[in-house]
Amino acid sequence: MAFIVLLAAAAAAIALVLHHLLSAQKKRSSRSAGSTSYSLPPGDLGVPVIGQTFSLLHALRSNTDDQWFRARIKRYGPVSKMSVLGSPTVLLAGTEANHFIFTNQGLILTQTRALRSLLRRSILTLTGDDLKQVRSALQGYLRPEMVRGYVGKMDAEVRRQLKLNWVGRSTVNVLPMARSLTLGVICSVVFGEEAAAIVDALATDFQQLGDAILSFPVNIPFTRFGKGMRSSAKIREAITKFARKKEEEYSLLLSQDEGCTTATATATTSAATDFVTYMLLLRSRGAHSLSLADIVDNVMGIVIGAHGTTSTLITFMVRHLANEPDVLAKITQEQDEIAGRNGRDGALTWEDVSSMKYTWRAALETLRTVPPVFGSFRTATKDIEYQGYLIPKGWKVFASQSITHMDPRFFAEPTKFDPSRFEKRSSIPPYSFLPFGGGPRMCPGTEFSRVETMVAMHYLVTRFRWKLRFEDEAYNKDPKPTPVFGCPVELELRKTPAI
Ligand code: HEM
Repeated sequence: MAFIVLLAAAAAAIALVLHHLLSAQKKRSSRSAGSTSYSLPPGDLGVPVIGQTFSLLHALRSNTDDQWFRARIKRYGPVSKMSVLGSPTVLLAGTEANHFIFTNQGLILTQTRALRSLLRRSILTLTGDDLKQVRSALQGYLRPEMVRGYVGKMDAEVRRQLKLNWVGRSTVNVLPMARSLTLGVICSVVFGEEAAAIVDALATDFQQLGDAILSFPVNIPFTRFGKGMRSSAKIREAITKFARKKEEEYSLLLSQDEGCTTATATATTSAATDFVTYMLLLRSRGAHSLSLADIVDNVMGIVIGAHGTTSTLITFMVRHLANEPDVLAKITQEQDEIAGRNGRDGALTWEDVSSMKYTWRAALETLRTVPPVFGSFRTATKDIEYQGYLIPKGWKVFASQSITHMDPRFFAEPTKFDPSRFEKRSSIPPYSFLPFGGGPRMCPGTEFSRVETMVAMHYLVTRFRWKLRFEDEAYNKDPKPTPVFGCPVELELRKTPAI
């Protein structure tokens, strides 16, 4: 009896919530943005709360998201409404839409609840003045002149990784090895000399944290989110210890360097400076007011932003080159010339990386065909009119990169892998190619990832040859493109290396 009463009460509560949601939806269906009245875009919001979430997640997991988006665009046009992850969302398509989503001031970057819990106050979750301070500091740390100074560290770390995980093996699973490589590279820069110890202790935790970003945010042990939260706590603890040590060293430096004239002045321009010291230095100059805990969260944000994305690029580049012998031959020629100049033991220089023009075009073509970040979400902070439709305050806006990347109007024969498309960057229409996003939240790590990828590809191409174990290995989006078996390859040392 009690059970029936409970069931009836639950049914009544659900009916009430549905009624509330539907009437709120109705109220919003026509509202004003400014002085004019606009109606909501066409489309359907599906079942309240759930909407199209499962259908889209299924499309991502089966790598059919591009078809999924195109089907909606065909049915409803380039501006349509749907509901995902519990939020009414406007799906936008086209270059104008990309421009709108990346530059409109009424839209702010949206992160999942899981990410906000995992990374707390990192650049990925901040807004307003805090964001401005962190972005400007990070852009300084990743500016091209600084990245130029990181080439030596990247070179040493890539060689160390190849010796550890590639040399002497007849098969290699590329994805986990690329993840290990990119984690090693970013940590060698942000932690300096102490990177190896941190990477060894935390590699699995960084992976678990990254895996939890799109998970359901209920903190139960053994779920993705539960594991991610435990890893996040462990990483935060280790980085806090590192940061406290750097704070002590920095106070000592300040006390010996009255007026901050000599040693501290060079630290903002030195590639040897770890990220924590760099942030402490900026704070002492009044450039930001972040606490040590905030700095730690931002170290975590950079590592997460850097390694999953670049490892996806390297993995898919290796995969493409296995299927594209002509492209591989041209890259080999370019890289052999550089290797010939340096000799077997000479490290790569900034000038070497700058001369890898064709290899970088092949990387851009990889980013076009398999963008590591599948799309961008924003939230409307006020009612906004777009192309005659209303986007109500609080709604999400979403654009997928593949919509323009695979549109034959912008890229002829879009399924063909053709690095020559990027010979003349000016021929690519603005806002059609956006693997690094755009506008004020554009990826600050673009240059870093370019140099890192070029260094990694140099050593792979000049030293090894590989064959895919599964020619057409499927991949899903989780949310990053992930080959289902990790992209295993049969590996051999090159028979006729340039050096
Ligand atoms: C191939 C490599 C990479 C790709 C494809 C990529 C892509 C992106 C994209 C698309 C965004 C913007 C998302 C949006 O606006 O919705 C972004 C943001 C970001 N990326 Fe990257 N990224 C890469 C490498 C890196 C690296 C190497 C770093 C750091 C060294 C980095 C750090 C960040 C950070 C901190 C943000 C957040 C910026 C903000 O919220 O203002 N990324 N990335």
